[in-house]
Amino acid sequence: MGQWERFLEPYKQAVDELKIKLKGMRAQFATEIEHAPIEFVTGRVKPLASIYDKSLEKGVPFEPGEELANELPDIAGLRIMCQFVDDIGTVVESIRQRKDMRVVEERDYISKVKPSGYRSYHMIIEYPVQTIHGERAIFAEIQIRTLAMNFWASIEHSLNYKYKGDFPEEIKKRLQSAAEAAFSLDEEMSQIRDEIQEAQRFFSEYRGEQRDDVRKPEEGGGNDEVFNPVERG
Ligand SMILES: Nc1nc2c(ncn2[C@@H]2O[C@H](COP(=O)(O)OP(=O)(O)OP(=O)(O)O)[C@@H](O)[C@H]2O)c(=O)[nH]1
Ligand SMILES: Nc1ncnc2c1ncn2[C@@H]1O[C@H](COP(=O)(O)OP(=O)(O)OP(=O)(O)O)[C@@H](O)[C@H]1O
Repeated sequence: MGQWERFLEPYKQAVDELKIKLKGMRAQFATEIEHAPIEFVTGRVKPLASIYDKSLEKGVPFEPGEELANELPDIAGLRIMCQFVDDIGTVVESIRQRKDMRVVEERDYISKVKPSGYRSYHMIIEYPVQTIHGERAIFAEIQIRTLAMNFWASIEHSLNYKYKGDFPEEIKKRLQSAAEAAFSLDEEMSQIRDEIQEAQRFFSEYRGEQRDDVRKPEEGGGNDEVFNPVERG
């Protein structure tokens, strides 16, 4: 086994384990609450070519070892996609509460959007991997974003590959405005959701009142004529 393969093996293991754990979190949310905050989860080990580019950018020697591991905390990367912006906070809080990983850094690129237009919530965690040589703590990056933020970031990422980060001014502006359009979509969807939830609350309260009124005749009050016209035929 080559030295890079040996160096990257625990990262691969961490990505596999974390994918299972975060998907487990998704399944648990889905059984316990009406609206599950996690839509889907992905993960990857940073490609070697990308590790190389990043090491040049950060001025770190391109050598497998501690210095590289500390300077590039996203060699193991997970991504959690949510339907609504509010879901992100729920997911972040669940990750903070976990006992099998330790959050070492958080970056909120949602309230502090990046100049490119990029939005996401980032967490760097320390995660213990069990190896045949004992326990090894490694860093992993978890990006949490909405589907709309992900749509924008995926397209911008592929265009970035073509332009190598050096976008013509016109394209830069259009990407920034596309990012704002994606965020408006998120805000509109959140508003629609809030209104639907409010309507649902109103109807369940109204039905509750109905039930109270239907019960009332047995208690000597109310008017079931209004609420049970069909039964009374
Ligand atoms: N598509 C896209 N992804 C981004 C952008 N900015 C950050 N990201 C993603 O977020 C990850 C981490 O970005 P940052 O938190 O800025 O970290 P960094 O690139 O190491 O930058 P520094 O720590 O500031 O040197 C990147 O590896 C990308 O996956 C962006 O403008 N567009
Ligand atoms: N935390 C993550 N979880 C899941 N996938 C990711 C994560 N970070 C990046 N990716 C994806 O992995 C692929 C390759 O990653 P790469 O490391 O080259 O991207 P990057 O992290 O966005 O780049 P950069 O090194 O410039 O910061 C891309 O499709 C990217 O979108």
